[in-house]
Amino acid sequence: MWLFPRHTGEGVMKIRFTKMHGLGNDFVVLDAISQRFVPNPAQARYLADRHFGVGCDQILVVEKATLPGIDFRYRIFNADGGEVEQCGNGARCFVRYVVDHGLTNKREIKVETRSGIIAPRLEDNGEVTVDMGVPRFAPNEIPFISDSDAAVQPLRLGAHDIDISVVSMGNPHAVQVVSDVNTAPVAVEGAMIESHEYFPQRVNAGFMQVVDRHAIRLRVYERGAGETLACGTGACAAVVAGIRRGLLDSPVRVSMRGGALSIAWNGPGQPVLMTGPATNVFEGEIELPEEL
Ligand SMILES: N[C@H](CCC[C@H](N)C(=O)O)C(=O)O
Repeated sequence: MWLFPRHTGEGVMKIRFTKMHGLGNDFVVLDAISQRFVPNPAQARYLADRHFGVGCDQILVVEKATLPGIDFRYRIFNADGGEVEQCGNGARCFVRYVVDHGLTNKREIKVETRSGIIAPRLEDNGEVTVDMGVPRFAPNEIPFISDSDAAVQPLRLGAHDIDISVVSMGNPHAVQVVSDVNTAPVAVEGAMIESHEYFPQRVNAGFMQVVDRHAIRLRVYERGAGETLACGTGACAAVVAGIRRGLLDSPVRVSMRGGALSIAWNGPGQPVLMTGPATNVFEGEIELPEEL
């Protein structure tokens, strides 16, 4: 049944949505298969606004796949309206959404994203495991203005240098090691790193505290959203960075302010596996101004 956005005549569209979160990283999920609506940047910002809209870190759009043998396409928009390549917490919510809404009878699906195919699987215990693909380090694949793909590189930040590990999980991450995530300058340095000139597409900034060789604490200042309570691709990038630095051994428990993920990576050329929860919050309908 085709449900188009209902134009009520008073200059608004009624849009159905589902609110979900992955460890407090929260999403507005839109089913663009049954409701022909994909937000433009201004509409995305409106939906994400925590005062005038629904409020979320990212908007996830469910679409039919365009490639053979693939089940769905998954588009991700940050709260600032920008469309991005990947979202780990969103991938877990994605598979829960399509299963709960009867869009598939599978428990493991293949999903087309801007950065390639991922394979989320809904486990019997309700958690979700996602093959997040192979991490990439070449500067042109991040993109990062550098002539090195070394595990650690200096980055000039104001008057001092910090040491970062640059990793792409389809989306760009710059991860640094700190002694205590609770006192790390996430708000100030996160914003400076996010918009650093050496990251032409901007970047997600991770702050990782090593607890032991199988456990870290992590905070992430996300590109286009600011600090979130959890970041799935950020957890993947931090574990990959820590293993490349010789500080961690797979698997690693990543504790973030919204909760913990289990991340496994067996080394270069291998995919990163992420396991964690996906939570429904509520279903709703919003009146979206048509003129946005
Ligand atoms: N802010 C990210 C997208 C969302 C990633 C995050 N929410 C996750 O769970 O991976 C970016 O601009 O690349």
